[in-house]
Amino acid sequence: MQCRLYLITPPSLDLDSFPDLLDKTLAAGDVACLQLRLKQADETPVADALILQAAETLLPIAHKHDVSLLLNDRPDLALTAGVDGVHIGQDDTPYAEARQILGQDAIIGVTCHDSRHLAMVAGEEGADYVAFGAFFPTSTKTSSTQATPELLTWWQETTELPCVAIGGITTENAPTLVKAGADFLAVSGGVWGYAHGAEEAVRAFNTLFVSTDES
Ligand SMILES: Cc1ncc(COP(=O)(O)OP(=O)(O)O)c(N)n1
Ligand SMILES: Cc1nc(C(=O)O)sc1CCOP(=O)(O)O
Ligand SMILES: [Mg+2]
Repeated sequence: MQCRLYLITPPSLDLDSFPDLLDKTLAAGDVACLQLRLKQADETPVADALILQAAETLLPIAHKHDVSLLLNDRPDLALTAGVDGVHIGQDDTPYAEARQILGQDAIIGVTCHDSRHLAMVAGEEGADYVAFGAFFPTSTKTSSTQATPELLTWWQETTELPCVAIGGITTENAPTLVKAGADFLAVSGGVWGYAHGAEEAVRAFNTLFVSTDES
């Protein structure tokens, strides 16, 4: 399976201008899914109403481009917003409760940091993907763990369940993770902060997915 881009919104966004930017960015190339991840500057959650307003605004844009929309942290709000699923971390709603809230058809991903054990547990519980990170330095989140590409290769040799790599991923360092076996690369700053713009970032990631896959 060729690696695909998993896009994460900037931690804060302007709902007047961001929808148009998102529409153009998703039109630029293949994006598997978009995670709506709104955080205050200190990574605390933003108000529920703002999250729901953003989800309501971004959902039709994501689906226009056949992109699944996942909500970060909150399965309860994901249900209310009618999005495609949720991503939960080790300090968020437990997987079993998230699945009970959202049902079998929802996409539920779980943060597993650099832990083989956490990933095996998430997989056995029924998660749709596991996420390993952080692979590289990132200013988007204070990440306490450092994952290595060998973890991705081990996962590919162990199970069919998809794995997502996250943390400081750019078009420069992505090939290492693609070669190691990442099914998805979750990226925020590497797209929204790309020097030539987000649309060009999506094109560049998809070009490297093809070229790395063929090498
Ligand atoms: C795809 C993906 N992987 C990891 C995370 C981090 O989740 P979490 O540890 O819950 O931290 P916050 O994102 O909630 O700050 C993620 N969001 N997405
Ligand atoms: C949201 C998140 N989780 C991480 C983890 O290690 O679990 S790293 C991270 C930040 C991802 O944004 P960027 O692509 O800008 O580094
Ligand atoms: Mg979380």
